[in-house]
Amino acid sequence: MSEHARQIPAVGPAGGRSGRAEPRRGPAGPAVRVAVLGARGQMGQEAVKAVAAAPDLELVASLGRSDALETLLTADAQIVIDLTVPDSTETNVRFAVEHGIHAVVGTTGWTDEKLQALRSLLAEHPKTGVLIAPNFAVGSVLAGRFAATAAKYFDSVEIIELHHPRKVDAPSGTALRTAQLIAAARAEACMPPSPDATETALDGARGATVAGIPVHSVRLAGLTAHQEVLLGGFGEQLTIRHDSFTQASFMPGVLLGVRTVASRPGLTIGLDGYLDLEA
Ligand SMILES: NC(=O)C1=CN([C@@H]2O[C@H](COP(=O)(O)OP(=O)(O)OC[C@H]3O[C@@H](n4cnc5c(N)ncnc54)[C@H](OP(=O)(O)O)[C@@H]3O)[C@@H](O)[C@H]2O)C=CC1
Ligand SMILES: O=C(O)C1=N[C@H](C(=O)O)C[C@H](O)C1
Repeated sequence: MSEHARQIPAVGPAGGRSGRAEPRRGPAGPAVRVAVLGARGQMGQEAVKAVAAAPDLELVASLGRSDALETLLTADAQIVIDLTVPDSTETNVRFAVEHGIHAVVGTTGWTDEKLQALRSLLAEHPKTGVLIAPNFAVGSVLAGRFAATAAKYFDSVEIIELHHPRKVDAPSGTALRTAQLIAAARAEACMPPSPDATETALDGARGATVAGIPVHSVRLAGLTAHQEVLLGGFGEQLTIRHDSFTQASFMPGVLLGVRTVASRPGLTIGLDGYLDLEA
């Protein structure tokens, strides 16, 4: 299966490798066979529900930390949704690509080096698609776009991301992506990073610097996933804020990813690439 991506909507012989007698049928043909990795996590549980409720999709496997990736093969999965942890996502996605399984990835932790290695692997599997989406919420994707558009009109830009205290990484993947988009927009406009004359007496007092943009991470009980981009200019401030109040807010984006990834071979970063957005 290495050089052939799993064809969609065809599902192979009846029952596939899973031994099912009757493959589920969606409104427009056989349902697409989807597996969820990290299925018992906050996001994974929502994804399991969303896939199970979608008439055109069939949930064929729900894997946790101790389950073998080979289960994806016995379940004959065509698409895997990875919602695990930064330490495991690269291994999971590489396994999927090597077996022609398309991947929709929400997990954070994809460094430039890991992305480059994945691009090289995908070059050997040219029919397989991978979406890595730092944030599946449509409002968050739009907020990132708006921030990048606004960035060149203001002297100062800082990002505050606020999350639930169980989050294992900082800064958030969304904040990293937003900072990169803002920095690229400012570089294109030949603008310097935010001006700052402050000398800090304590490390971290000004947050972390990502592509020249200060990023501050808050972890607070009661929160879900939130971000503010503060843009400061002469006598004015623009604040672009997005709030996800529940993990369910990410599911329309996850399903869009699942329904689109097979038609987009190679690596796509950001759900923006799948949305019909004005330039
Ligand atoms: N792109 C987006 O829109 C969003 C992305 N995220 C990201 O998604 C990831 C998951 O978030 P969240 O659900 O909140 O985290 P959780 O900690 O709730 O869930 C992570 C799950 O991954 C499981 N896991 C760990 N290692 C493996 C492995 N090797 N194989 C399979 N499963 C594994 C864990 O199992 P166990 O319970 O046994 O430890 C756990 O159930 C994070 O990186 C987060 O930042 C979150 C929200 C939105
Ligand atoms: O861990 C989370 O909760 C989230 N993780 C993603 C990130 O790091 O940006 C997306 C969203 O912010 C929720």
